[in-house]
Amino acid sequence: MTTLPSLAVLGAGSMAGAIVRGLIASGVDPASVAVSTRSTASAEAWRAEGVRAVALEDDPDANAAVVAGAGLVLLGVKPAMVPDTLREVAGALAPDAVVVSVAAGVTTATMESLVPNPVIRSMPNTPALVRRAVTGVAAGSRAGEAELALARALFSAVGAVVELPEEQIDALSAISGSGPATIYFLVEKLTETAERLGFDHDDARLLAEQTLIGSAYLLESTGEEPAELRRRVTSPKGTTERIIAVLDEAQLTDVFERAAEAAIARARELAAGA
Ligand SMILES: NC(=O)C1=CN([C@@H]2O[C@H](COP(=O)(O)OP(=O)(O)OC[C@H]3O[C@@H](n4cnc5c(N)ncnc54)[C@H](OP(=O)(O)O)[C@@H]3O)[C@@H](O)[C@H]2O)C=CC1
Ligand SMILES: O=C(O)[C@@H]1CCC=N1
Repeated sequence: MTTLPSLAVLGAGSMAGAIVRGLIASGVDPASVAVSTRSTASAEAWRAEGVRAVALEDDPDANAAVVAGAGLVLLGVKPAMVPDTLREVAGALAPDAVVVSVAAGVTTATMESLVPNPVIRSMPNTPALVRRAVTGVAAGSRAGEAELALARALFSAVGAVVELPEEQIDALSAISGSGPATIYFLVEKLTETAERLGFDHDDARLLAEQTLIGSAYLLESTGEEPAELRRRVTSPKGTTERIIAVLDEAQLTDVFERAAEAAIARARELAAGA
């Protein structure tokens, strides 16, 4: 397995923070990671976990300070902040440091126009926190097999990795980057349904959440197709058959496709700096 070089993380919130915590859970030494944050409070929280952290509130050069000496730089700021953040660090990056962005929309071409380094665009998801992410990885024009291997090593420490051409990364983002939100939304809706059927909130949550978790474990542990596991629940002339018939009328694939197209359109807006 490729050993990770020293890691700098520019912006460590929900997404990059989940990756850092997942890496630490995988055995990475927190002291080998340096993060920058906007606020002092966030930097203090990281320091309490043993991570080196500098806040822009305390040091306006925090981003340049944390990339000094790093071999791998994870860019975890919001898409609109990527250009300014790269400009801030361009002069401080080691020439062979690999820059890996998690930002939605922002292209490798944009990043390559701002720093001379090899860049890789990725789209992870928040289950990285518990090392169960799935991450899409696309190489920029300066990134070769060695740089891709580094990105694979980074993300495979926190879950599964899919390599893909950059043209597909917005679509992957619509399915798996945003996917946890889709799944939690379904759990919320199933919980609300249970409440309408007379359960109090706690029981409604328990029914919805444990059904999701148990079903996910079953899917993983049996390796069966979801359609087969569904068939095993759906007794001929039984009750589930009626549920599936109603859900089928809702044309959920069309609904999910429309939702994904909306996300892809937004990614294109973000790419254009909107
Ligand atoms: N959330 C998700 O599920 C996913 C997000 N992404 C991508 O991850 C990126 C970050 O999103 P998310 O984690 O949700 O956002 P958050 O707001 O949770 O995190 C942003 C982080 O950036 C820090 N920050 C803000 N300004 C600066 C700056 N100028 N320099 C350095 N750090 C800064 C913030 O500091 P402070 O903590 O002090 O506020 C915070 O730690 C986005 O580009 C998004 O597209 C990709 C996949 C999934
Ligand atoms: O909502 C967003 O823009 C980011 C990218 C994928 C998940 N969260």
